[in-house]
Amino acid sequence: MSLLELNDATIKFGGLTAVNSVSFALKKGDLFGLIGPNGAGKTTCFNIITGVYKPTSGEILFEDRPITGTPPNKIAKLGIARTFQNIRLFKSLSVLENVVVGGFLRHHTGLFSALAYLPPAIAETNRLKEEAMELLRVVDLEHVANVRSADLSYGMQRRLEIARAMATQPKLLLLDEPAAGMNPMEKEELNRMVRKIRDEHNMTVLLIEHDMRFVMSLCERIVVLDHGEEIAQGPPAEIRNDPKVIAAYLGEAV
Ligand SMILES: Nc1ncnc2c1ncn2[C@@H]1O[C@H](COP(=O)(O)OP(=O)(O)OP(=O)(O)O)[C@@H](O)[C@H]1O
Repeated sequence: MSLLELNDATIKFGGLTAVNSVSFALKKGDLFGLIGPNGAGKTTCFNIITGVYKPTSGEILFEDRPITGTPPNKIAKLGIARTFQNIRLFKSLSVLENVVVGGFLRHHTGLFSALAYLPPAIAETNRLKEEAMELLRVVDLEHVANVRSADLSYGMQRRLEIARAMATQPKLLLLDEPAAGMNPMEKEELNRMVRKIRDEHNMTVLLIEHDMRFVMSLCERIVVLDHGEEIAQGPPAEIRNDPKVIAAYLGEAV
């Protein structure tokens, strides 16, 4: 059984076909990469999967059920969470609060009653805070839990976005360029974190990334897009030697 399946997913914006008949499938526990040059259609695929855009044609299945055209909030509840290419944190909230807000998405208590400290919300808020601290440990940010998120380094903000997405307890985590702006040491650390998220938190990961060393060392399968078309799919060893991929994207074998 596939966790996620795209079958001939296509989306057109006016005259531009941003994603053209793309098909791939993730099994539970996969670490799956989506790569390709700028404008290849990678983020648009994320937007189709998460319900931001409805594909012009084709089908998206999650746990074998069609989710094509389902609104983003419902898709989040089904168990798909994402981070964004441009970091979207609540800048004036603390690191811990950012993750707690993520947790509220899957709880009954309204965010308003929680922020207003209404009695039924207090117990739940405390529980969410504990869970959030656990997640901050996973991304190595527990020591800055009370710092304003805007004051974190870029690499730390990226890791915080991952923790916030994890707070919804998704089955599938979509990471849009998680290593962007990180130095080599931070990237190595991120590599270990993503593996841990898969191995210890049982999440399946689909990520977009331009850093080929990072993708090739982390992902077990990779799909390559170019101008909205899928040009290759396979394990890293095959992808890095695929002549079509080298011509379109890599320039030379990596
Ligand atoms: N809402 C939209 N309206 C019109 N065109 C769009 C829209 N969203 C994306 N596109 C176009 O679709 C194409 C694919 O864009 P997309 O952002 O998916 O590429 P990408 O592979 O993620 O690129 P990058 O690596 O630069 O982030 C681009 O030509 C882009 O301009």
